[in-house]
Amino acid sequence: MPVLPNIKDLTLEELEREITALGMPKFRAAQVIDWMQRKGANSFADMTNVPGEVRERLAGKFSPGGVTVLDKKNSRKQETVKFLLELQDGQVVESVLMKYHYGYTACLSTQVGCRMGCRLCASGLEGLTRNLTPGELIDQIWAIQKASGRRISRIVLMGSGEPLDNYEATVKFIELVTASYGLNISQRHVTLSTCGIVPRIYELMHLRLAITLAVSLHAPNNALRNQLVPINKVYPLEKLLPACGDYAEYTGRRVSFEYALLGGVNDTLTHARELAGILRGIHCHINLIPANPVPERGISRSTTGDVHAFKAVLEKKGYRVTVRREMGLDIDAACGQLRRRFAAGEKTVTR
Ligand SMILES: C[S@@+](CC[C@H](N)C(=O)[O-])C[C@H]1O[C@@H](n2cnc3c(N)ncnc32)[C@H](O)[C@@H]1O
Ligand code: SF4
Repeated sequence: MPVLPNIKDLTLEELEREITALGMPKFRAAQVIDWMQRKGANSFADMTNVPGEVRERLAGKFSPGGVTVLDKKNSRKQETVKFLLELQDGQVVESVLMKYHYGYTACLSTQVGCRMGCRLCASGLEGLTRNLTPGELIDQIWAIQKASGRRISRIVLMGSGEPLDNYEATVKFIELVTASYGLNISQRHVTLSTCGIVPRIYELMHLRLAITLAVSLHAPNNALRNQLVPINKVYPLEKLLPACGDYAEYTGRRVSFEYALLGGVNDTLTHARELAGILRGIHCHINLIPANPVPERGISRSTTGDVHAFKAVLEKKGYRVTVRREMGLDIDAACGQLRRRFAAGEKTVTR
């Protein structure tokens, strides 16, 4: 049976239109959205202050949404929990809960799979299955909050999928998650990570959102980036970097460059100097990520010494650099790995 549209996909305005079209008073929309977005209800029956007739009519047209936690893996190292979530049509995605000193962050998936085929990433190994809807991103947050008892205050779109390849849903999700009638998360607490789809970066720029744009660079020249991030053949560095500079200038928001350090591939001092050269003049921050090994991709991580030497070169050139904390190698931390093991029928252990 086809799944009805998720009611959590709708903004307040859209829900008001739906509700009046069904012949019901407009004010019911605010009540319904409060249950769905702010309280995370996954059943119309939960809406106790909404008349039965309204609930029945909505149930005929919409699904209340919701995802099922299939598995949950706690990292032994820090408070990082990886969730394997089943969507209403049976597709499976991963989301991660991370604890930082400033609160809890959820790392969400924007697509089932990905069609970008980056060499370091397990998400794209089988290509794209489908886009997620805005409501399915909201559902991921609620599943994590309910399963962990933690309140999420920051969002990073760094799970499986390329957010700018699912542009409309991603932008609508940002509208919903930051809405005062919803989870009311500040735009400043949302980070969108992209492999670099240049026309979409410009489209996003014109929305002038206060979110952080993170760009997955991973290489300081086209020859290497073509191998690691194939979209570079379409939008090479001479297009991508000016777009990042324009984005930072237009929005007044510093761009964050993600650079995964892959042992023996992109982590020499020469690479670091080259990187410092190409980013000159861009208002940015550099985030170094010790790569999570993906055996299927032949990816291994740089040594701690190489990571620190790389960082030191960039800092000496005046860049602000952080090394992203390791996400728990014991929980198949690289994006898409837990899902792949699940799909392959490997037994996962809930700790
Ligand atoms: C999975 S992607 C999702 C967001 C978006 N598609 C992108 O590429 O930025 C999030 C980040 O994880 C990085 N990543 C993927 N596989 C990795 C690995 N094995 N080790 C470290 N980082 C990895 C990506 O390159 C990207 O910077
Ligand atoms: S790194 Fe991002 S864009 Fe590349 S395959 Fe993975 S999810 Fe897709």
